[in-house]
Parts: sequence; structure tokens; C-alpha cells
Amino acid sequence: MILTVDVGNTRIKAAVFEGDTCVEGFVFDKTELGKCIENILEKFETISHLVVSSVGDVERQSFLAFETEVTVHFVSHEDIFPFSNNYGTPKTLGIDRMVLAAGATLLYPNQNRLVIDAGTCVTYDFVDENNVYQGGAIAPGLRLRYESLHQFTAKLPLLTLESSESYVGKSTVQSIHSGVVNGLVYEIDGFIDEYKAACKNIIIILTGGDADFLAKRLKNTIFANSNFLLESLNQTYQYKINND
Ligand SMILES: Nc1ncnc2c1ncn2[C@@H]1O[C@H](COP(=O)(O)OP(=O)(O)OP(=O)(O)O)[C@@H](O)[C@H]1O
Ligand SMILES: CC(C)(CO)[C@@H](O)C(=O)NCCC(=O)O
Ligand SMILES: [K+]
Repeated sequence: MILTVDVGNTRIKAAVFEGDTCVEGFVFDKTELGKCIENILEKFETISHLVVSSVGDVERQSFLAFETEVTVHFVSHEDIFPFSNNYGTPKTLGIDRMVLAAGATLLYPNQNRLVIDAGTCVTYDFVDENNVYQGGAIAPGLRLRYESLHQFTAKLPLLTLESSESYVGKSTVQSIHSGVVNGLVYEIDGFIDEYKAACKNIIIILTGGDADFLAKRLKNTIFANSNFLLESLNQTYQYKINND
């Protein structure tokens, strides 16, 4: 069994895999990292490998303690990835984006793939049908949009995520929800339309903490899988083991 751990910008997600099957998933705060991993390793005694991808401030050292129990692998730019990289600054490409691109490459062979990760940031990652990673986009995520409207103005309240009834906001609260929710929905639909116009054969995967909320509201019908980063981490690690 493999324990995959995704240290995001805000929180940590983990999942236990038996082969390609996810047995159980977990979400926890960074302050609970050690204890939570310990509990998972206790619950699933046959976990032999721990694979981590981190874009947060949690470093490799935080996992050293588990090396007596399991093989620990911290995904880095030096790993083998199943695509060639045409990004202008490959060393600064986020590890999460690389893992998502790798997962899309392995799970959806021989086609253009676009992965949209709606988390703290909304990232777009495009791997073409020749397995070349071409790049994408980075934008603020839903929660970040609500927080920045509040933080950088004098009058706007801090709201939490809610559906927007209409694109015409009739109050301050409705206007903020419309601007944040409809704004991001139109933005994602706009990007999808551009990619679809440019490539015929394209699969689009929507993932991240806000994937389910957003998928329902998009004009484009696309496949939402909020677990895609952890699944990709599992796939990328198996690819590494088989190709090292
Ligand atoms: N308990 C929660 N804490 C934070 N965000 C949450 C929570 N529940 C739902 N969300 C939603 O999930 C989004 C964050 O997604 P996610 O958990 O994928 O982010 P993350 O941990 O920062 O990961 P990443 O850095 O990979 O984006 C927020 O925009 C928010 O709307
Ligand atoms: C964009 C984020 C913050 C999304 O988690 C992460 O992928 C990151 O820190 N990226 C580095 C910049 C880049 O990907 O070009
Ligand atoms: K993200």
C-alpha cells in the first residue's frame, strides 16, 4: 500500500492506495501533520511507501521521522516525469502542477489534456498529444477572491462561499457573490472555450477543493475529480519505480 500526501497552500490531503484503488482519503491541517500520518500508518499496517508532493512550507525534514517505518519519497523537479517540459522556467514550475500534468499524461494517453485545479489558486496545465507540457495559467481561487476583496478595500465584508442566484447582484453581499462565483465560472468557461477551439481532441479534468462546486455551474460539461492530485501522485510514483 502507498500513502500519498499532498501538502497544499492551505491544508494537507492524503490518501491510501492499494494498486490504482483509493482505499481512504484524509484532510487535515498543517499543525496536525505528524500525528495524522502516524495514525494513518497505524491504521494501515501494510503501507510500505509514503509519497509527498509539497507546494507549502512543509519541507522534506518533516517526514524523516517516518523513514524507520516506510520508504519516504518527496517528489522533486529531479524526478522522472512522463512528459517533456516546454515551460520557460521549468525549475519554478509548481510541483503540484507537475504531478497533475504527469497524472493526466499517464491516465489519458495520446490526447491533449488540460488540468484545471481549483484550490487556493486556480491553475491550468496543458499537456499536448505529443506528451509535451506547454504551460497554462495561475489565478486566484474562490476563497482568495473573497479574502482579497475584504482585505484590500475599506468597506467590503468578508464572505464565505455561496451560490450566486443571478449575475445581477442586488445588494453588496449579492454583488460580491456574483463577482466571485460567476466571475470564476465565466473565466473557467472562457479558458475551456479557447482550448477547445485550438485543439479538437482534448480531455479536460477539473480538480481541487472547489471542483464539485464549480463543475455544476460551468456551461461546459466537464469531468470533476477532486481526488485527481492524489491519484496522480500515486500514478507518478508507480511510473518512477518502473522507470528508475
Ligand atoms: N476546510 C476548508 N479549508 C480551506 N478550503 C476549503 C475548505 N473546505 C472547502 N474549501 C475550498 O477549497 C478551496 C481550497 O482548495 P484545496 O483544499 O484544494 O486548496 P489547498 O489545500 O490550498 O491546495 P492547493 O494548494 O493544492 O490548491 C478553497 O477555495 C475553499 O473554497
Ligand atoms: C501556483 C501554485 C501556488 C498552485 O498551488 C504552485 O503551483 C506554485 O507555487 N507554482 C510555482 C509557479 C509556477 O508554477 O510557475
Ligand atoms: K491549486
